[in-house]
Amino acid sequence: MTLPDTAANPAGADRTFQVDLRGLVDLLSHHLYSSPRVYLRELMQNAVDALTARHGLESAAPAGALGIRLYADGSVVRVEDDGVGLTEADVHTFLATIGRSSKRAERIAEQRGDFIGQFGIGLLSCFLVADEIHVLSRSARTPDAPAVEWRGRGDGSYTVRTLPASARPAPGTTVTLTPRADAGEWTRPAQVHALARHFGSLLRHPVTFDDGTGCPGSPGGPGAPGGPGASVNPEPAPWARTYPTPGARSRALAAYGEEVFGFTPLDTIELDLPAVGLKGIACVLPEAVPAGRRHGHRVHVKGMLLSEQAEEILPEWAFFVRCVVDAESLRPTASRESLYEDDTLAAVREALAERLRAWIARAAASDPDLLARFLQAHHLAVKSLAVHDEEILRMLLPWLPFETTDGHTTLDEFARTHRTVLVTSSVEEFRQVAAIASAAGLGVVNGGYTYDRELVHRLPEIRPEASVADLDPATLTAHLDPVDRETELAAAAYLALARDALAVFDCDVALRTFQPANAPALLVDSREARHERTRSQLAREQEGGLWGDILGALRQEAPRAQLILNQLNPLVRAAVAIDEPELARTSAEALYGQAAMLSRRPLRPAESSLINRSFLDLLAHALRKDS
Ligand SMILES: Nc1ncnc2c1ncn2[C@@H]1O[C@H](COP(=O)(O)OP(=O)(O)OP(=O)(O)O)[C@@H](O)[C@H]1O
Repeated sequence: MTLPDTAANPAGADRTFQVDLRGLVDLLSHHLYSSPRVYLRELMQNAVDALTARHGLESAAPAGALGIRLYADGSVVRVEDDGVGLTEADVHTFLATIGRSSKRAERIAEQRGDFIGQFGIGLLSCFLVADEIHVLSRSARTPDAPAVEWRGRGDGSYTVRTLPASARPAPGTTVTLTPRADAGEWTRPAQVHALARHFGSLLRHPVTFDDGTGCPGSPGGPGAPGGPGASVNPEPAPWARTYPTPGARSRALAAYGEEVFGFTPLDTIELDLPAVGLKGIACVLPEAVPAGRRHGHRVHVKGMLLSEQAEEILPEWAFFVRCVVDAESLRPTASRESLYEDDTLAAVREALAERLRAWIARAAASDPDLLARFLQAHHLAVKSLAVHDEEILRMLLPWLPFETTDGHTTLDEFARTHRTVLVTSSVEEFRQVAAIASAAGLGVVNGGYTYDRELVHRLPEIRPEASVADLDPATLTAHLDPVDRETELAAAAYLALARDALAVFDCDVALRTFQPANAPALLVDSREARHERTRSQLAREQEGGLWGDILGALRQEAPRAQLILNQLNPLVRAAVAIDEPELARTSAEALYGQAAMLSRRPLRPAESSLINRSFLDLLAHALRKDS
């Protein structure tokens, strides 16, 4: 934008930015604040900061003597405090200058940590619900200064005038909003009361609410606004109260967790980090939460609720708890809805994580019932934790459940019955081999789920007598009994035919005896082998081209799949004796198809059509035989 040269603005002279307040308010409402309701939080927060500043000034003032009074009667919303107040000069410097904050000023820089605000924009949130902000203030720092009145309007204009001291006899500030017609949802008395309780229930200064009806109402839910002077925060935070017994304390904390989060915690962990003035509770969820549907934590700063969805205060693995904490020295971002990522926050996160670890350690050492209930709900979270945390691994690995050939069991128990613990690298491989491996006396753990294989391999770190090995198809095949020479020779022709029929799938065919006898065939095939074969096939198809060269260069000796026919199975015995080549071929294809389906891996199109074809051929054969 170019301003015309005038006498007041000669060419080359420094000029001052103009601010389009409407544009700024629009920006705040759409991009910074989650809802217009935050106007009340900002007003209450300014009142709290003003009270903090006044206590700094008059340290002798009794804690409960100065407070905050809210009023909403449907036509105005008023927030009045007994805080430090403002002089006329303060009003010009701080209220009327966007982005300027007394809480950042040089002389009190060392105190900045005492205040919630710091950015100098919070008051603008009032324009989300009103066109005009009216402030009447009297300074406690300069007691003989007159009262000052400021009217700021959404179009960017404002007026200031001084009034006789009698207009506001005591120090403090009153902010009055006349809500716009479209803001009724956020400014009706019941809503203001509900919002005040929502944001301010843990504030340490007395806060009252008056709906102007003159009758003392119950300070209950949104439908029942309080009468004159109903307390918004009648009791201190539950962790700051005293209780007759430790049991009464833990019941009260659990009840608070339930009230705040809506679930009965499996256990409630008290949090206390004196270095940052943090207190609160972590509620252990009674059920697992899918990682993608995680809920954040409730974070209060100096009592004021900043965020209900803060995720930053705990590491990702801690998704089995939800916390409500109140901290003195965490820094909110400008939106107040999340926390500033600084060293303090990192230290808080680490210290809280430590607290959760200690809780797990205590449960493992002295409360097996609690541990069992905890692991039943959260073993996945614990597994993710144990992978990176030596201590948790040592404490909990023996207790964690795994899917094994003996069913769902703990590793400790499994290792006691199997000298060598075999582990598969995919769920699919486990499904393929489980029945046969257990019949062959092998102990196999399904290592296909996230973290499981890695964790099983770490078992010898805590149980040195246990040995762990990967189970590959070759290991399993080696455990199946070969057939005698005579049987092998008798089946040679059939096996050759079957190998030929299945060559398109890069599949070898062997004859063995294994239990259970009712399993006709086993298809052993690892995922890596399948990928390797797909790559080789692509390289063959692209022969000569750029991709063919690249894929060819990557090609390794592909491990072949193996169809192992079970000599103990009557169907297989009958099949190897078929002397009709076409039927023998079809039977080999059908056995392959059935074994592929049993492996529960997705079938390739060629395999589906093979199953289809062999089924129809067998049907046709059966019908021909009958007719
Ligand atoms: N109730 C009050 N009592 C005394 N001073 C106040 C009050 N409300 C606002 N002020 C003054 O107005 C300034 C601007 O307030 P505003 O809410 O816009 O920003 P802030 O609180 O400083 O920072 P933030 O944007 O982080 O909230 C404050 O720094 C303070 O000096």
